[in-house]
Amino acid sequence: MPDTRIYLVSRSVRRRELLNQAGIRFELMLLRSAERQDAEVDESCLPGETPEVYVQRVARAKAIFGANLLLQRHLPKRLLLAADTTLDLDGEVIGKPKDSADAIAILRRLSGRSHRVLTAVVAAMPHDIEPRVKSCLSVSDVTFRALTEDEIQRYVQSGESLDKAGAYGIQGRAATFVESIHGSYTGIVGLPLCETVLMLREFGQAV
Ligand SMILES: Cc1cn([C@H]2C[C@H](O)[C@@H](COP(=O)(O)OP(=O)(O)OP(=O)(O)O)O2)c(=O)[nH]c1=O
Repeated sequence: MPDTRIYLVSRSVRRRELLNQAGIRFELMLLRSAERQDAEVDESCLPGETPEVYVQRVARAKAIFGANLLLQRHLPKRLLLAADTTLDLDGEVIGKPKDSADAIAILRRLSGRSHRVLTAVVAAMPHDIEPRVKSCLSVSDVTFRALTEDEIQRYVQSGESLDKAGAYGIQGRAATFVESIHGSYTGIVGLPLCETVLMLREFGQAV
């Protein structure tokens, strides 16, 4: 049976779980410790960059990083996938909180109003003579009910905030904050499965 796995360039547990949920077989591109230092993609927002431009740039940078690694290591020819998720609050990029105080400040701002969650996904076939790259952008509107100061504090203390864009995880306790969503639930969690499957099929992947 041919090996039809793709490479996932990600440390996100959520993205792994979502690929598993969709039955998409993959192998993680793991970094050796020596590579970790230059492995980090610069995730700071450039002056004047809109959330749309930002999230697509970072997802692309992750894919390029993975492609270089794949070629350097002479790994088998396979499709690779990378993604990035960010929040857009009135045009401002809201990424992962720096610390608990930052998480609290972000959640206070999200309380009682709507924001957008953007996830950019990039698929690439780096081995081709003309490397093929495809990308998609999932945009969802999320509305939070008004949160009390006490529940914001308790939520941040639970530890769920720190590794997530916008300081919350809709798949966790923060589900109780969400009044409505319009868009892609899996996109909000970190990998829009509908769009991802269609993109993989464009590469001829049997998913
Ligand atoms: C809004 C939201 C974000 N998130 C997560 C998805 C992403 O993993 C994270 C945003 O950070 P990202 O930089 O997109 O991803 P990452 O650093 O976790 O992983 P990678 O190695 O692929 O770069 O926030 C949720 O899990 N639930 C949510 O409801």
